[in-house]
Amino acid sequence: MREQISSASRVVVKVGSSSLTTPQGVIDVDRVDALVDVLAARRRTGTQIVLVSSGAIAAGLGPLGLSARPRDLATQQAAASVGQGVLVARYTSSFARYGLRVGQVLLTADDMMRRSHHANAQRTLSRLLELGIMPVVNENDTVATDEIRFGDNDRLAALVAHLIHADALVLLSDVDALYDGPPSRAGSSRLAEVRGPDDLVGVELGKNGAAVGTGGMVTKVQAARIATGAGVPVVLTAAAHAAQALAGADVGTFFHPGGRHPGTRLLWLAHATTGRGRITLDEGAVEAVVTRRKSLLPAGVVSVEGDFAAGDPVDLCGPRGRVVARGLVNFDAGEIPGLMGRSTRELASTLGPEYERELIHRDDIVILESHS
Ligand SMILES: Nc1ncnc2c1ncn2[C@@H]1O[C@H](COP(=O)(O)OP(=O)(O)O)[C@@H](O)[C@H]1O
Ligand SMILES: N[C@@H](CCC(=O)OP(=O)(O)O)C(=O)O
Repeated sequence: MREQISSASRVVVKVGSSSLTTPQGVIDVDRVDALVDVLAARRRTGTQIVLVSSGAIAAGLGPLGLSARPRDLATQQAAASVGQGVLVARYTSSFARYGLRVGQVLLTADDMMRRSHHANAQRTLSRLLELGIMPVVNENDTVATDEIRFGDNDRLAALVAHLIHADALVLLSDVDALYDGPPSRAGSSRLAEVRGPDDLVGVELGKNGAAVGTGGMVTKVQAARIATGAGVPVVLTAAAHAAQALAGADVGTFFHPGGRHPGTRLLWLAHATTGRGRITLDEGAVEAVVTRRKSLLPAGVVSVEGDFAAGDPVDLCGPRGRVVARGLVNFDAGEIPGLMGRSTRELASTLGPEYERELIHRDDIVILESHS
């Protein structure tokens, strides 16, 4: 199965902040060069690689005179603004040693969901790869607010892997594998492979990562779930083992791919976002949406909560409040009370033909796992 990594012709490699920067908040040039050596060698074999690199915030700390990762979003964004430039400059000169050119791609969570942005990101990344450029992706930290932020690049990397139809995802961190408990605890042992959710039962995942990282193991395992759920195999290991991981050696943790290939937007909806509001459905609408996979019509809605706009993700709940699905809604929250419980035909005849549309189209609904 590890051959899936060694034979992959398109690979997404994600590297965490702690593997690129020093605790003093500056770039560790030797470690960046060592990673670039490995990626350039793989590139020479004809493999296309997209690098998803964290480290903007961490690399901005030193230049801003900060001794630790700031807590407030605005200062984090300022650090990211300074650090991203430094980071990409470093990659540019490091890849130039091999005659390779770098293209910076900054993405937000929204770019992964909204149809037009999503198609744009896909087109740009494909063109960069065709041109032989090494795309270096990061979250667009300076514009992402708390609610719409991924906050970690692990899940972003999984969505990028799906977006560009990658054959493999390699997650590089400061820890050499997933362990069944905190790696610092005596007796914790490495998981060489994960075949499915059952293999993760009882595994303790630390939320907090290294001082400069975010998300810890939780977001890495979520990322592995997103990618494998989209049919992409994943290896998680330390940046120092990148060469062996790419060669298919028995290092780190290998996550076996599943067979499904849902659209990236729906993957994003299911795993990487939270609803901006809640729409409660009657039993008939739950049955239609969850069991028969129909669109949600205003007639089946009994209440609405939250302040969302058309296009936002919202949670769909059954009559007893259980969340059963999530979808991208076609109306603003304020419009829905006037539409609830009414048939689309009646709405069209009283309010106009533009009201004949569904509240949420079935292509924009994802059934949450426990109900599928
Ligand atoms: N079960 C576990 N197995 C491996 N590492 C774990 C586990 N639980 C928590 N961790 C911690 O997660 C950290 C990696 O997360 P993070 O610092 O966010 O990485 P990165 O900056 O590379 O994205 C490791 O340093 C490790 O101590
Ligand atoms: N966009 C942020 C990424 C933060 C992040 O995901 O960090 P990490 O857990 O080190 O991968 C940055 O560049 O600092």
